[in-house]
Amino acid sequence: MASVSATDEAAECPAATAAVESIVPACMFAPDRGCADDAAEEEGFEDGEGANGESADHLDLSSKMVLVSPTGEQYDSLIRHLRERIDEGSGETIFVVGMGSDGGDYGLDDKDMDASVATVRSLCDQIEADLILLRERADTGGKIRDYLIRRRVGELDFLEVRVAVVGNVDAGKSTLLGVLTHGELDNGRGFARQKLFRHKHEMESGRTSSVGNDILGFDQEGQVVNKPDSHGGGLDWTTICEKSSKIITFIDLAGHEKYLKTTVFGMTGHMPDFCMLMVGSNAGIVGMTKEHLGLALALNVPVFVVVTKIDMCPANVLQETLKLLQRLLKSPGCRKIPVLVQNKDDVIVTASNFSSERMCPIFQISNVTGENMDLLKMFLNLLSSRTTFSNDEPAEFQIDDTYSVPGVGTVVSGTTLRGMIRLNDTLLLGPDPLGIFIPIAVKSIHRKRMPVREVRGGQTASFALKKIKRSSIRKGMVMVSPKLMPQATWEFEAEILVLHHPTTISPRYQAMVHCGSIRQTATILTMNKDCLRTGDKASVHFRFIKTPEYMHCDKKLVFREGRTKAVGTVTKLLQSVNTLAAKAQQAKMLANKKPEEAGSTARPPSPNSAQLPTVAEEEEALCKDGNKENKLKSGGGGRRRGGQRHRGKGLNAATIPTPVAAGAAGTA
Ligand SMILES: Nc1nc2c(ncn2[C@@H]2O[C@H](COP(=O)(O)OP(=O)(O)OP(=O)(O)O)[C@@H](O)[C@H]2O)c(=O)[nH]1
Repeated sequence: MASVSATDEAAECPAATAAVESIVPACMFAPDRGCADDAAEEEGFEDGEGANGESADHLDLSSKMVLVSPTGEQYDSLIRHLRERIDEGSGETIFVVGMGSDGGDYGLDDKDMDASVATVRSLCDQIEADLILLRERADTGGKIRDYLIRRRVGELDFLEVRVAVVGNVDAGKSTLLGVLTHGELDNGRGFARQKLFRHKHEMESGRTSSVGNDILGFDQEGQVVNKPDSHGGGLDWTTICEKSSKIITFIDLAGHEKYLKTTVFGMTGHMPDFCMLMVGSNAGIVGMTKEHLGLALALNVPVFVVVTKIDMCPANVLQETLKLLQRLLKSPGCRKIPVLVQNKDDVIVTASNFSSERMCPIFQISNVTGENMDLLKMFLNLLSSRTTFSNDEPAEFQIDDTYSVPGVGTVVSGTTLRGMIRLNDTLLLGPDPLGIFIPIAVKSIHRKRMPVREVRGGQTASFALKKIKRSSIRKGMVMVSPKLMPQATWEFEAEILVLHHPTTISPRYQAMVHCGSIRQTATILTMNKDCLRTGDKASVHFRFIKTPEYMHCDKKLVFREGRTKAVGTVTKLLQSVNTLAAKAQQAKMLANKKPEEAGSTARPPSPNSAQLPTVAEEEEALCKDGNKENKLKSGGGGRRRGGQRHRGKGLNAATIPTPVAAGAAGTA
């Protein structure tokens, strides 16, 4: 069935299309990925660049002819700008040839286009980047071309983008990931998803229950690297990583309500750059769709929507789903600009403006016929990580999983939040229940199951650790450079906004706090209001009930119990575990280490350092982890007390932030 080209809703809101078109300015560089929220600011010019495209250093780069034969100064300035754009775009940017911002007509004749492209190629060589043609179009003055410029990475390196996959049960999440990562279409009866399930009960029920990771690699030409399995086995991640210049890691989150805790953990702890919200076209906006969308909005993660099963959906039902979807996205609680993606042009425009967080591309696909899959792949290839990291900062790594791998020992996986971590570095691991951090050496490092010598900010990795039992490590712990002199915190203050609660929240209420990979019940000690209802904002004083945690101000948090949900930002750390005893013990442990171990300087890797878990071992560890999670749950004394007290009957299914809510969440 053909995808729908326009809906009544789109016609109702021409502003959506107009905004999209006006977002592409007459500027050589594609719009800034960090566009501000306000429509007035959506011109997309770079910092320091005027609306006419004139650069801050007053060299005129605004003419479309500047690339034909730039002066030496112009050339240097172009390199500088290109470098800046690539840094801002986490290693890549979209570059438009044939469009000026000086008011002249667009397009170049063949000769000028060739000369301009030669200049861009030489600029790319200077900064060691690849030039990939995305599209060519014609305008009054001739041709216009859009290029993707991507920094070259070393053989063992690749750009990394994390995409959380959410949506209701049966929306086709696992199936789409199976189709994308294994390169084979589905049969409509669960064929493609079989390759992704991690637990036996998932195979039997057809439902995802844990946080799963799948990778999709793109090479320098923007082609998918993953190839169909010849014998139906797992993917060879190492080969994919070696051949890829960009890897999309999908964080596959469960759709069923009973796994919402895991889904929230995936959204906070796995640090997604983007969120892919899946909607089954025949089922429409049901169940957890709004809940998941609300969560992504609350955490400021840009969302794109994939409507599946268009092969089996009657045209009128598909129309209705798209209409409701667009209405929901445009509602005051979301304030998004929905854009139906129907061709490559739409992909380029939406991908270049996506991080502005207002635009919400909608894809309509079939996992069975493969319709529009090429557009979705092209879009994924154009996504860039939203955060840039500096390698000079002291290292910080947050743990989101632990494994015990035979022959290797304890392995922790998680995300490097900043700095660099190298093989054999000694970091401080903690906090333990007493708030103490212990020195620990990194025995080996894996990135996407591939042995590496170092990892940088923004990269996920797993470390094999020396002399430590898995049981003494829990999710939410960190490994940080000793330079940070970490302290654990029992109590903190946060500005929160209640997205949904059936009655009222008052002091002594307990619920689960998700903050990064921290997931622990906390009690409200005090707040600056008597009680809180849906839509209320307050400054709240929390205390963890089991162990102190390593926290930061300004971190986003989700506070939830059942369908009660609040979001907020940590504003103050109150009761740090900074007792003399804890400090003395840490100092003693550091002193006992050899001097070179106490720092975080690199040492040559040992030949045996790369012994990391095999795929099978990791999968086994993941299964075990699922069991462990259940144990933790039952052991979490008092976790549900507050919630039970407040649990109301007949709660409405999902909730979306109220107008007040969304605004506050966006600016919190
Ligand atoms: N006809 C058709 N069937 C599809 C399509 N996508 C998925 N399906 C089928 O829909 C069913 C559900 O797909 P899943 O991928 O398991 O759904 P899910 O969203 O991952 O579900 P949970 O893991 O429970 O959250 C499977 O039988 C798929 O074969 C599609 O595009 N067309």
